[in-house]
Amino acid sequence: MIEVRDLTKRYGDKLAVDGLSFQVRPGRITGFLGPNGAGKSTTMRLILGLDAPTGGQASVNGRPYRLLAAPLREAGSLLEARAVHGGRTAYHHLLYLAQSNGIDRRRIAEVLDLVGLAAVAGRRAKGFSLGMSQRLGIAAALLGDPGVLILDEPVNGLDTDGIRWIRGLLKSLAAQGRTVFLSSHLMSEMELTADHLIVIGQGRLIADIGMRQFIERNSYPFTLVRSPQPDRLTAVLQESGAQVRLDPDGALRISGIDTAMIGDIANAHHVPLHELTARLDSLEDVYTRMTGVSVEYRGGTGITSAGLPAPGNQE
Ligand SMILES: Nc1ncnc2c1ncn2[C@@H]1O[C@H](COP(=O)(O)OP(=O)(O)OP(=O)(O)O)[C@@H](O)[C@H]1O
Repeated sequence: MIEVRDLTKRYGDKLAVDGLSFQVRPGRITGFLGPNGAGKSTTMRLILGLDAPTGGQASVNGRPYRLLAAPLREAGSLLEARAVHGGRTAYHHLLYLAQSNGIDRRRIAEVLDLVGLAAVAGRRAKGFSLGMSQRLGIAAALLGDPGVLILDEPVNGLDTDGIRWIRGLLKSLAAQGRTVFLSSHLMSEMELTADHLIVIGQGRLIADIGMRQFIERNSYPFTLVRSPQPDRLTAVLQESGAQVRLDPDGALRISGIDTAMIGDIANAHHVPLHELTARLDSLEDVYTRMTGVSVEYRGGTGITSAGLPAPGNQE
């Protein structure tokens, strides 16, 4: 469990983190979202004791990180994958970390195997691709078999296989009851990976909410329809008050009337349908609207974690 209470960090006259409070709970993947410069990395660094807060507290398993007796056994982290001593081999990088944290060296082979680097354990890290460096960073994070994982942009620069691999790994770690906290700018990936979201803007909390709830509450629902007679269908639906938009691939996006009614109208007019699907916005659509609002938030529109704006009130 990670807990952040009234956390504040000021750099000169820049308030990077501004009175932030939230908890990251075990057994699920919590995504940490916010535009560039929102304060995500700073928050993660404060949780990991790499920087001192100007105010407030951050704790891991109930204690500030720097007071944990065996930090790598409680919380593993990946902040910058390239922050590895390039002259060391993958094995020696992990050996150094294991020895300085009292971790049995037999664990090194286990984590190298887990991240798929066993075959290159003897190679120097400076020759590693970005994907291999990310895997080594994850091996280091898992070395102490910690209950808490804090990962800043773990899929940054990875190819599709690497992204899918991390997704599967994080899901299995959360299913084992671990606390997984990760940031990413890849919304489609976050939508597939995270169960819960913490969204910040300009150092302040915008939302602390389940993924499904976040999308459902803030979506503009629509129905996707395909028909071999799109013009006729458009005409009869518009007569019933629907708004119809043609997608580039020929599908119709229909809002203003519900999915069952669309089916009934098409049937009544003998217009064949090849697809009829109720849809919600993607996380990216919702997030883009939300963080657009976060700029206004500073001007006092009053959006809080407790009261997310209804879609109709956001524009
Ligand atoms: N060491 C520092 N000294 C001065 N300002 C800093 C420092 N670290 C971060 N900042 C500033 O604090 C703000 C928050 O930065 P931070 O890197 O935490 O944001 P972020 O949400 O992680 O952004 P990104 O998505 O771009 O990584 C930014 O305005 C940044 O310029």
